[in-house]
Amino acid sequence: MVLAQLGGSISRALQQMSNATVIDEKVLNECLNEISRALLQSDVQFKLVRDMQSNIKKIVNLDDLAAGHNKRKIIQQAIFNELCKMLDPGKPSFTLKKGKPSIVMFVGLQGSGKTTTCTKYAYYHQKKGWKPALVCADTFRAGAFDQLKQNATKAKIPFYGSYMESDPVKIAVEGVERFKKENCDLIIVDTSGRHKQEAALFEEMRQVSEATNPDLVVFVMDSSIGQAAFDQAQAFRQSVSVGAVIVTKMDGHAKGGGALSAVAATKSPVIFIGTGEHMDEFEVFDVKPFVSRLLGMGDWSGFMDKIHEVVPMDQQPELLQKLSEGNFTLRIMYEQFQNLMKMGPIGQVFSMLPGFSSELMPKGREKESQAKIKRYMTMMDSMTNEGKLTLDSTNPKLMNESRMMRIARGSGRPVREVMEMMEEYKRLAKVWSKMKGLKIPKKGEMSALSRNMNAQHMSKVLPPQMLKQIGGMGGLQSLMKQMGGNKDMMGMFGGGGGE
Ligand SMILES: Nc1nc2c(ncn2[C@@H]2O[C@H](COP(=O)(O)OP(=O)(O)OP(=O)(O)O)[C@@H](O)[C@H]2O)c(=O)[nH]1
Repeated sequence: MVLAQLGGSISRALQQMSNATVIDEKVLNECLNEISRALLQSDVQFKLVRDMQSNIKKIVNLDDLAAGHNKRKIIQQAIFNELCKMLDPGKPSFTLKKGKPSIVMFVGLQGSGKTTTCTKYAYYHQKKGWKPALVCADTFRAGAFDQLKQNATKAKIPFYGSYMESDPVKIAVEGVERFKKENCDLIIVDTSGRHKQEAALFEEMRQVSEATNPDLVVFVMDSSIGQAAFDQAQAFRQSVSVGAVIVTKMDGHAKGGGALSAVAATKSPVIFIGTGEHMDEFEVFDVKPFVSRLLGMGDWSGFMDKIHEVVPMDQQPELLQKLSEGNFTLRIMYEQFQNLMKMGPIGQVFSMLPGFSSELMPKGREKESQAKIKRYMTMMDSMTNEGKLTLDSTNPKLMNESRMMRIARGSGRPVREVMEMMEEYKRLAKVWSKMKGLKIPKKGEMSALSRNMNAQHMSKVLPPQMLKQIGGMGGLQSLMKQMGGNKDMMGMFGGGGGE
């Protein structure tokens, strides 16, 4: 997905800015222009980009910043906040309640992935203990009912539809009534899509909505919609009261920035993203970790949770221990590659690791990245002949030219690739060095910790030098307040940007 490239461009702009010895108006403007260009190229609406740029300029008044303030941090924080603001309409979507029937209606253009998304949404909730049901009120596309029926059967979800009836309103009402009687607590109504926005589609949608009185209307949007997203989303919102957005095909090569615009147009939050054709390729969308990952800052709390899934139980304490000692060796990199390769689709986990995000594993290019990692591992395999020292050292200088040539020969890869791998290692080691001093939460405490994070908790796990950097407990408290004081904060400390 190209949003990952957007993340890469933004991270690079921030990095270039932090490389400047003095951050003045010119440097800030260059950085903001670079970021704006990247956003526009990703199809974010022009007005939104312009507003964001002027907002940042208003917040970051360089003249007012007292000497000694970390300007780069302030600018990075402002960009983070603005991107979050763009994606956060400021109100949560309707919350479903288990045991109480909720009706959720799905709308969107034809081919946006509406029908697939209805099933994914039902399946997601079914796994969480809901009793969902699907109603096919799409009488426009021949085959729509068959598709829904097939998906629903696969996921063992009850469904309702008709081959004969041509009135979508009638089907929707009958389906909703039936499933209410059957005590389903999540009744999902799939509506017709059309090739383009047209009056008949909106009228039909309005009628289905009026007749079923949904608790939530979800607008499904294909991430490749581009600059048209804003107008399209707005048109839907003017006909029915859209309360949430789901962006599909985020795994493809679409630019994805249109999604950011759609949020602004509907003033509704993105609640999930579709990341593939399969039922479980569906992720809950959280603004702060998403932006954090986009900016290459990592999603530390998500990572802590993921460590449980990715790293075998018996290796977890050892890994955290090593990281807390600041020993990021080639062997650790190798072992983590090994663990991640076992996972199957690994891009998701990668993007949570601070520093790993867009550069090593761009989304949508997982296959290539996976091949690259395999090559790195082959090269590291041939290092065993170099003695334990090389793999377990934290000193990259040990890897001199003749060693690199031997490794290249031994693994049958060009020297250029060995050098590339060492660069990757150095980059990661730099990012991970910030974990030095990390206090390791006791077994079982980790998830609870990342869920109930407050300044007290966080000060306990943060490495002391990191805590010092943000101004001790006082600084941490005010930063958390500013950020809404939740777990997503941890993403901010993943680093990536360099100091
Ligand atoms: N790669 C990828 N494909 C998806 C995703 N979501 C849906 N699709 C595919 O997109 C195509 C269209 O999806 P549908 O669910 O049929 O689209 P629809 O919007 O219901 O279409 P209508 O019923 O005609 O309105 C199908 O081939 C889906 O498998 C996704 O997140 N990623």
